[in-house]
Amino acid sequence: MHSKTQLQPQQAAQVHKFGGSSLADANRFAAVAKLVQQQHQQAAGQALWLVVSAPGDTTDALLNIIASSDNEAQCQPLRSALQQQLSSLVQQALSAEGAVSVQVQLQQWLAAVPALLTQQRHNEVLAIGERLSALLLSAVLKERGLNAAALDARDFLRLHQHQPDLPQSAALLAALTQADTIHVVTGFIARDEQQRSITLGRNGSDYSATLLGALVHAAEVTIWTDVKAIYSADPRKVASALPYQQVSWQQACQLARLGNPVLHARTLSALTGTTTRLRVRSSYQPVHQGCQVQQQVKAQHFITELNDVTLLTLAAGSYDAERLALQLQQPVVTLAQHSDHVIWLLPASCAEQALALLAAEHIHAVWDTRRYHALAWLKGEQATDVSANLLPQALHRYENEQQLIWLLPTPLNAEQLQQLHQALVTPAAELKLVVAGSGNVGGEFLAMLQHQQQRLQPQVKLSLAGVMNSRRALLEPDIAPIDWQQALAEAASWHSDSLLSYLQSLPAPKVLVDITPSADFARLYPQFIAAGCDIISANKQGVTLPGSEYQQIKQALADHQRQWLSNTTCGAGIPVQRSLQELLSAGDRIRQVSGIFSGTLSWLFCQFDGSKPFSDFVLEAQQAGLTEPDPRDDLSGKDVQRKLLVLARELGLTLELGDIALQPLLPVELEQGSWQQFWPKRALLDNAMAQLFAQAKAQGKVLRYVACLTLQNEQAQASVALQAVSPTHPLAAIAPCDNVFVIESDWYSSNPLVLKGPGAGKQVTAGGLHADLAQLIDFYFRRAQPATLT
Ligand SMILES: NC(=O)C1=CN([C@@H]2O[C@H](COP(=O)(O)OP(=O)(O)OC[C@H]3O[C@@H](n4cnc5c(N)ncnc54)[C@H](O)[C@@H]3O)[C@@H](O)[C@H]2O)C=CC1
Ligand SMILES: N[C@@H](CC=O)C(=O)O
Repeated sequence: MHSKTQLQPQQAAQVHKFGGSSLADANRFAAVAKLVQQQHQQAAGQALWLVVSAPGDTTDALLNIIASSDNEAQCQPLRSALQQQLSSLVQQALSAEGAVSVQVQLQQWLAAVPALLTQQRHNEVLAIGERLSALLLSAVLKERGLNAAALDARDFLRLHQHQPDLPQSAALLAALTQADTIHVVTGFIARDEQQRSITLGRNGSDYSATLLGALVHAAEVTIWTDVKAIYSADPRKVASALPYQQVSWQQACQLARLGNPVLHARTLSALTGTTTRLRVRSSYQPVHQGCQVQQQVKAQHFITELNDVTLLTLAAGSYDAERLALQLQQPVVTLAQHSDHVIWLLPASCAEQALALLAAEHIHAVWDTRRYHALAWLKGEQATDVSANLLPQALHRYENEQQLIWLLPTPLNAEQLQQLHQALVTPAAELKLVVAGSGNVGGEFLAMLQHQQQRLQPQVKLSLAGVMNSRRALLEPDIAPIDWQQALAEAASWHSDSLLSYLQSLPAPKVLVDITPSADFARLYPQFIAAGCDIISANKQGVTLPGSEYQQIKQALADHQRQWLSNTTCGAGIPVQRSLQELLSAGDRIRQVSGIFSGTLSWLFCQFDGSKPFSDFVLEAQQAGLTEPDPRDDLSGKDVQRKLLVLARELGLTLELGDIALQPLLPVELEQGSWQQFWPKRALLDNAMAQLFAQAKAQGKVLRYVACLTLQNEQAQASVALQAVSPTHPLAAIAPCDNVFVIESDWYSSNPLVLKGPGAGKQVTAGGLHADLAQLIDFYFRRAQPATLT
């Protein structure tokens, strides 16, 4: 079986496998065809091979037909139901013209079923599902202008004594391969040495795909499925399961040996020793790059379960566990290896078959007939020592360097599983924080951090792993929050490259908290995100960058599955963005958001009484920590303009700053130059403000700087401007520094939703940043690490 294969190596070939759930209905066929089209465009010059499973639950339906074949009264309705189902799939997936030949072929296959059942040729009946998928997908692709051809794997895939005969298969395949064609190959089916149709068992299509990958020397095999990654635990049971983007080949094999359904041992075995890469991706969320299984990747933590297992003990060296697993097509796991005996774990349902197979080889095995539930922890890097207290109900525990397996009397419930995951997969429950900007708000954020660390200690270790300002960066993994000032003053200057390589080196999860006012710094977000950081911003520059740059950040977040929280960029600690998000996600439609968005201007217009120059009040607002680093950002109205853009983007609008009409408070000639250059010219501002104040007062009104975003017929209108309002106006009665957000929506129409409170100041802003942090912590570490699972 090891002579040279005859197919010419196609180093650039790509194999894509689509399972039954990816081909469940006509819409899914269309989605897969679109994906293939994209792959075809991207993979210019590369041969594309597709491997398909039967559509949706067709194999189950065929199995039911086979099971009822002795009873025609039962079998016939099942056949006609399937006929109807598949026929309507073809009709919906193709044009009327294109469907004709596929329908004819389908009817022929189905018409042959009764005879095949009588002749006990069950595998040929089962093959109908995959044959239909291959034929139908190739027809759908042809309708999209692609050159595609269906290929029955039984015409080339040969198994000899249950093992693939690669040389013969390659020779047969070479003769069938057509140039410039997308081959759509049936998964799951092959032929044996007697030319009989055989099936490759559950998940056999994955195996077909990797065998094909080996035959065509593919650069990559992609298994398209319904999960976007390989998770640290079953995400249906453990909500906080981590989606891994890379898993080592060794751990993928280990998971497969333990019966984890994500990849089967045979699927992996076909590519062992080849250079072909393996990737798992979601056909439902193709935007995610999925998870790559590759050699040089660090070990991750996994929890996997194997229900209803039993133990066999036999003489050491008498038989090979992997061989038995292959014969049984079930996991057989070596739990303990002693000098004279070994203990194996296997599903209870196949213990008798295993004993029979061993007996046939004159091997005596002792069967512990008790049934257990096995729970395995595959150890990642920095695995913690686990005490026996963690799972006191365990009856046995087997541990080696790579894994720890407990045998339990009953399965853990969802909550216990979640707790175990919390304890083992994210054992340190540590979140690393790098804080950029240590001024007014940054300093307060750091001052609050120590208390937060203590408060959260039982749940999560919050480690300060960096503090920086515009000049220096203190980049150490565990900085005491009380010591940062002196250490930062003595730290080295920084450069974006050194910062990025430091961020890359930090273990995840990690968050970069941007409390700078810098647009240049915000432009580095895509790189921070690629380095694995989540982002929390008080800095409004990132959220208000020109649309194309803003989209780059969003794309990086999607690519790297990271989060960006920026609730303090509008309204400081007032949860205005969160409120809008909640309304939107609940299905409300926002019609208007308006109000007072500047704490500084709110404070100034409440305090300014004409008794002294306006600029004196500006200085007071600055000293109170309300203003932007350069208060002219507040006075010009630009800060409010930015905040309105923040909310517009929160609502999904693609506005730019320039789309928001702005009436500045500051005479434009004062906007240029530095604050120091402005200061001697402040009388210009003072005079303008004194005049506006006097005019408003004469009318019995007060000044308010008002932002307004209106959405009508999908059109947005946005403006920020000074208004003189009467004392009875809803925006008149405010405390100095208050922000007011008036939200009008379908649900809040006659009586709007109003959020009101201090909208600036170091304490509320730093508090708002800690609220964002709490949200992130909640996302990562939902529960406290238990000493014992309850
Ligand atoms: N003051 C407030 O009430 C609120 C402020 N904010 C925002 O918080 C941010 C910080 O405001 P403040 O603390 O008042 O400013 P600040 O001027 O007191 O402090 C800014 C800090 O950022 C550092 N910095 C500047 N450029 C940097 C760069 N490129 N890289 C690294 N560090 C850099 C400075 O050295 C300084 O440590 C601003 O973006 C502001 O808009 C947001 C909401 C409310
Ligand atoms: N300078 C800003 C601070 C908050 O964003 C304001 O006054 O509102």
